[in-house]
Amino acid sequence: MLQQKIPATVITGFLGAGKTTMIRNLLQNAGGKRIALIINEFGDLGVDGDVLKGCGAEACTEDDIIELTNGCICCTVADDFIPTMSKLLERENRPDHIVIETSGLALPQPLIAAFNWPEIKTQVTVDGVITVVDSAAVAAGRFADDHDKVDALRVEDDNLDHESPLEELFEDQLTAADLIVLNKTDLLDAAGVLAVRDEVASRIARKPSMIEAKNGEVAAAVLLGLGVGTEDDIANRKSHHELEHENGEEHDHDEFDSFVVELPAIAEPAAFIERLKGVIAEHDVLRVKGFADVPGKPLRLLIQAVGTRIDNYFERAWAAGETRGTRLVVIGLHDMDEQAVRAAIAAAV
Ligand SMILES: Nc1nc2c(ncn2[C@@H]2O[C@H](COP(=O)(O)OP(=O)(O)OP(=O)(O)O)[C@@H](O)[C@H]2O)c(=O)[nH]1
Repeated sequence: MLQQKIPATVITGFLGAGKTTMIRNLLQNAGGKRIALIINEFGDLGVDGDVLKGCGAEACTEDDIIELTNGCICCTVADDFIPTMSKLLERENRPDHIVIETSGLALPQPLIAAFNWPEIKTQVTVDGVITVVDSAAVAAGRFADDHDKVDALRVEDDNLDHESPLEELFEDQLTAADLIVLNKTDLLDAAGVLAVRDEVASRIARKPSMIEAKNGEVAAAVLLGLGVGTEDDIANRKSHHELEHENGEEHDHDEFDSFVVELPAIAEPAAFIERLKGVIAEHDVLRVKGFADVPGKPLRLLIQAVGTRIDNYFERAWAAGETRGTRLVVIGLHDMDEQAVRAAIAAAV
């Protein structure tokens, strides 16, 4: 019997844009669809997986959530993604839809190209690529702020053929999009949102639709069912890297670095968060996420920093057999001084 191809939606966007938040909302409003979720995270604490498993949505049970943790999905397509998809497709109870969350540092292009591999192409099609944008970060010039610095470096170093790594990745993720979600509009006024729209549009030659959102609240019917078949159009969405290295050099993530900090219990979370903000600003840390043990509290404290904007809330009870502890993933550019950041965060406790 000829089976219909399963649609797969790829959700991408820079670190902290709101991908996990949007997917959580989607799972809770999936309208009876059974969704399998593949999550890829940079940094090895599995925070996104935890957040999504904890959402208890019927559309996607814990068994339907698969975490790919061996690095960014764009670099582990053959070793990780293809075998995972093959296994998923062999299941008796196949999902109605597959949702893939890339890491915030992943290039979507190699992942989408993988849908043209014979063993995948016959069974799955890319319903659409959705790129989530942190509108507040764009408005703050996060992806455009160091032209001068990069130009100066380029003069010094002939081998430097990149724009700023943030800017390049931001544009590559936009270039891959069938739909762009301008998220975090709650942090801007109407004129600010319009300016972000213009800025985003100016970064890409293609003109995918753009919608605005707060807390990733977008109807499932808008996100799922785009019906594009993006794998057939991937040649028109080349990344900077592909354009520069048509001879097929490997892409890597040398420009970014991540490490995990283990800390003692945090007795005064508010003061810790305030001091953490200072550390992030001083060392230009891009993203911090993880959880903290607050003495006397039955729940663990989730900490989410995107630049110096830090959210924290008591998320869930420590599970039976789980050791209480404080662990944070820190992500920054590769020239971030790891030892200094570790010391400063430890001193902030
Ligand atoms: N103010 C505001 N905060 C948001 C919005 N959407 C998400 N956030 C917060 O932004 C932080 C990052 O959100 P995530 O959904 O984890 O972002 P992500 O894109 O999955 O992050 P990575 O997986 O690290 O790339 C969290 O603290 C969210 O609560 C929004 O629309 N407005």
